[in-house]
Amino acid sequence: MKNSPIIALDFASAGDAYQFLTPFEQSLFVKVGMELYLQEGPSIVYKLKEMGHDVFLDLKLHDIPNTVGHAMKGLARLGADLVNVHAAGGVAMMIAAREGLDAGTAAGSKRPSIIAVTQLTSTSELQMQQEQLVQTTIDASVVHYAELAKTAALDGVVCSVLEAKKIASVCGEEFLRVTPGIRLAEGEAHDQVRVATPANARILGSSHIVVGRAITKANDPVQAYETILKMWEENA
Ligand SMILES: O=C(O)c1cc(=O)[nH]c(=O)n1[C@@H]1O[C@H](COP(=O)(O)O)[C@@H](O)[C@H]1O
Repeated sequence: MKNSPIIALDFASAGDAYQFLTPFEQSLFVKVGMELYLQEGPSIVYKLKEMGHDVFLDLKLHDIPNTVGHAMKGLARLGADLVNVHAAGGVAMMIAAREGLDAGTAAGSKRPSIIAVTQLTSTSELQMQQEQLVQTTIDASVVHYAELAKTAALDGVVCSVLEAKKIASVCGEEFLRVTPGIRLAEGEAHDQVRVATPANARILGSSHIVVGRAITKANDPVQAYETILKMWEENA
């Protein structure tokens, strides 16, 4: 799995995604989320893999263990490099997800890595406390979810940059900290709350960054990607 910034292909159709990718000359790490996948289905994953890109299939599964386990068994056949679930589904659900992936991965192939979403980067501490009735800090909640994901033998979590270092110290350096909510200093936060720059992400312990609109909505997406890649690599 590459370590370059993961570009969120949050587009309404495969045509829009391919048009966006055309000026890029290198092989990328891209993310297919629910917007694109629910329109295009498995073919978008096959095509992006054929084009030579690494694929994070971000469907954030969250259901009873039996359902998620069987869904993951099917998803394993698509060839994505990374998939995810919501940690709030619980340890039994996360174990079922990982076992489903194991069962669906063809002999001799590598099973996709699997990570758990902790608290969404669009969630603030106050919102978490008032809406989820979680009476702790957001850091404590995120680290707790990371420990549950580790207990279920997942490969890591999705978290914000702000919790990445603590998770590395509790769960180990090899435990993935995939961090969305990335903004260039002068950029807008949009609907994100827990945000950071690519440079701070590296300094504060992210293992991977996910970047959508700062690249996809830029006037020159290739240049925006190169700028973010440089900020990410320079601070390694
Ligand atoms: O799982 C994710 O990728 C994810 C988790 C999370 O907590 N926050 C979050 O923003 N994401 C995804 O990361 C991407 C961020 O997009 P931008 O805010 O445009 O950079 C979107 O595709 C989100 O679906």
